[in-house]
Amino acid sequence: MRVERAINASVSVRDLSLNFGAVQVLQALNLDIAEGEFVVLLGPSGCGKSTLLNCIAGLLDITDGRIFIKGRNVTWEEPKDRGIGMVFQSYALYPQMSVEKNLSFGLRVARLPKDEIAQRIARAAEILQIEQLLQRKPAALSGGQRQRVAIGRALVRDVDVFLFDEPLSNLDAKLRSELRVEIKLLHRRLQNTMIYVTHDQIEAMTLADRIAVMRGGVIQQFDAPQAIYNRPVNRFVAGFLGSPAMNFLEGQVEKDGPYLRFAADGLSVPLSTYAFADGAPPAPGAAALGIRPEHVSLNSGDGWPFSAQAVVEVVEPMGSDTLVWLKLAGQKFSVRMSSERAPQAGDQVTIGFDPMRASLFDAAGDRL
Ligand SMILES: Nc1ncnc2c1ncn2[C@@H]1O[C@H](COP(=O)(O)OP(=O)(O)OP(=O)(O)O)[C@@H](O)[C@H]1O
Repeated sequence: MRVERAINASVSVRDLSLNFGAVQVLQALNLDIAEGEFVVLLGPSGCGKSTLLNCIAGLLDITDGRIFIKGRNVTWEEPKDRGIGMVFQSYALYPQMSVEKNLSFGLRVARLPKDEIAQRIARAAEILQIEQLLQRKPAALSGGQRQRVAIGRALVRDVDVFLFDEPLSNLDAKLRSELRVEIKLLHRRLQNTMIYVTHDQIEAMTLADRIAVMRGGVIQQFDAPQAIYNRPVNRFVAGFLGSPAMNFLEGQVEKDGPYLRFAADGLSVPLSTYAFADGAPPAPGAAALGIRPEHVSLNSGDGWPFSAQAVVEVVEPMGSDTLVWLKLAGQKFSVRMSSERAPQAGDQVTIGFDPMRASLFDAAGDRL
């Protein structure tokens, strides 16, 4: 028998397609995840993230393609034989069993020796700080504690790869941020490969070594959080990451002698040709200039490669920061700034930004 191996990857997905009847949910998808990497699958509801995770877990029969875990073709293997542990949003604990029994259930089924089971439970309980809860039933636990037990159940199985499907989305905001930090610490301690599904961009940015941004069953960009934030490949990715969302000014790229500029209704932004060093400068035509609200300065003096006058329409205090809304070239535009220096509605202000920090997208929405 020929053994197919994917090189140097902990999890490899090759040309994966999955249809539900006539609906194509995943289309010839490829993904290579390195050993020990924390990868987040991020995207809007219905984009296929959970479906992809379930395919890797073996919970769905795929339509086409192959899946490798630790170099082994597991495409047609049972979930239990794949070396994965899965944590769901809904905890999926046995309500009639104590925490200890919940943790040991799979190990008892697999007929592991008693002392080995006890050791593994003790270690997981210590890591997750649930030692005092081992004799309780799930009904007597808080949501956060239940999710710890659910993570513990994956932990005791000593798996190669952890799969998380929106594990924190049933918890309140405070608990969510606490457990987020704990999952990060858990990854640092265990150094296992982890694949984590969420639609929460903060979770994605804070947890991931790399984020795969998905839309309509297709991975749009797979890169480090900062790279996705700074150099989004298209308008969808640019708009999905960052809060508040990136500003998009509709206009066109024009020639200005030997230079290029972005023009929109009385506005002219010089475009440095350095920015296009990795490709040819764009041809003149319809385009959108994307600039993040936090990369715009307000009333902070001269010296900006681009500056313009505007009148403040709405001011939204957000605590330490304030969001200022105004119109630029007749289009909605937001600036995020320190609350101490925030203007008031009706004030005339000067905004400035460095076009090198902006992103330029063509009419199809792709990055130029
Ligand atoms: N059993 C099924 N039969 C038919 N269509 C399905 C089935 N399961 C999922 N789908 C469809 O597949 C698409 C992807 O679903 P999936 O659950 O993977 O999305 P998701 O990105 O995880 O979204 P969410 O964040 O809402 O869970 C959706 O359009 C969904 O309606």
